[in-house]
Amino acid sequence: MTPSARLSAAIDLLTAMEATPLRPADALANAFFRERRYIGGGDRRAISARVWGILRHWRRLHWWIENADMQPTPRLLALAMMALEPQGRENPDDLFTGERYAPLGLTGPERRLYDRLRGQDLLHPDMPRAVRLEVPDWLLPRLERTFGDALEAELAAMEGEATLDLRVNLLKSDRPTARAALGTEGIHAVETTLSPWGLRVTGRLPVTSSAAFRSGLIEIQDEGSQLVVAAVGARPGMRVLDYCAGAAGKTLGMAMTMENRGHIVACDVSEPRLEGAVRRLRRAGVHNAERHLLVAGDRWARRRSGSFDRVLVDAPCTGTGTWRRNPDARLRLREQDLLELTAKQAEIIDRAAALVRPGGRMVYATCSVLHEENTDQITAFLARNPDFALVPPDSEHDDLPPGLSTDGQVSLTPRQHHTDGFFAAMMQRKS
Ligand SMILES: C[S@@+](CC[C@H](N)C(=O)[O-])C[C@H]1O[C@@H](n2cnc3c(N)ncnc32)[C@H](O)[C@@H]1O
Repeated sequence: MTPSARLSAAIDLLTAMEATPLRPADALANAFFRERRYIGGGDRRAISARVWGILRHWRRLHWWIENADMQPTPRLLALAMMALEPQGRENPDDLFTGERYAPLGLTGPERRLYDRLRGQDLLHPDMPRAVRLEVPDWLLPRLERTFGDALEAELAAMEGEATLDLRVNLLKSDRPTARAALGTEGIHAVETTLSPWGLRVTGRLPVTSSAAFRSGLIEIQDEGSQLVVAAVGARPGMRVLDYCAGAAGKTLGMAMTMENRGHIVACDVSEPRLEGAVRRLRRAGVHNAERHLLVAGDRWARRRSGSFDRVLVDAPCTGTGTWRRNPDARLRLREQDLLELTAKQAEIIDRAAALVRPGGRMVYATCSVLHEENTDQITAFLARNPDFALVPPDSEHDDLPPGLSTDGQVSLTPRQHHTDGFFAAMMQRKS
């Protein structure tokens, strides 16, 4: 594809995104490229990079365009990004050519917009704080409460690109061996500093087509997510429950620390998600896991009340900790979503708590940074359930690096830990 055809495709993709604002951008992009199989890998990456660059600065670009008394459109957003881009290497006249497969040439008002914006800093002192920080207005006070004076630095880190992390599957390999195996396939990685099983890939190579991945030596899993597994401390012979297992990302990690001994149950209310676990469990060589679909009035759960040594609640959440991966998620998030999610989290944690045996432990985790979903949720749970208490970490019961948790709670952020944003609270049932 020519550079202008790539630009044209990026504008088409942004138009498709605007038409379905509630659909996650990555799902939409996958569908967009599936319908256009003629777009090759390199072109796809270039188109996505442009679109994701625009999504990362969505509110700022809107502000600039509206400030020029124009109505933001995908075409204007692409043009404004070109003008405001710090490197500013593209000349719009080379791209908006009107030739075959290229966007139409610039109109007079568009050219004036470009000239007005060119060389300006993306951030303007007159921008409202929520625009400057690229967050919805309603969310700003909540983020201020979470991060206080560190808000701007934390959000800046959440604007960066996410790393590609792998968890080495100790059921089949060890860190040096898996790293060497990847190296022979040209995939270079360094050991993560916090997770004892992690590798961080340097570069963007297709890990999922490597032999190391296909044979189950590694799983793709953010280091923060690995640390949630570490917080559970599932050990060989235990009875372990992954209450919101999804496609078993953390079940796989816990089966690994259990050395495939004992029993682990992966539960979820979503059948398709649990279905997605089958292949992953097989590839990882996990033999001690069972899947269970939770349904209303679940008798299965009632019969197992008070019977698990470890229960992980990886609760559905706003995903504010994963904005590096999904910059569009911050734009889609509504206050109503947060209210519904916090109510659901409280219900789930209560249900899951009933399954913990006396003396057993429960870990509540989210990939959110908001206090409402994290510490507030735990404070309210402990007030409702005085038989539970937060427990400090100790190497006998978990695999966390020393000093990572405070009062039985771990809060990870991209700025401080170079992971996705994660929260985990470790609690013990007294009686
Ligand atoms: C954060 S995701 C889990 C991710 C998964 N643990 C992993 O590591 O890949 C939250 C999961 O909670 C599930 N969920 C939603 N409502 C639930 C409920 N009432 N009970 C149990 N699981 C629920 C969702 O289907 C979703 O798979």
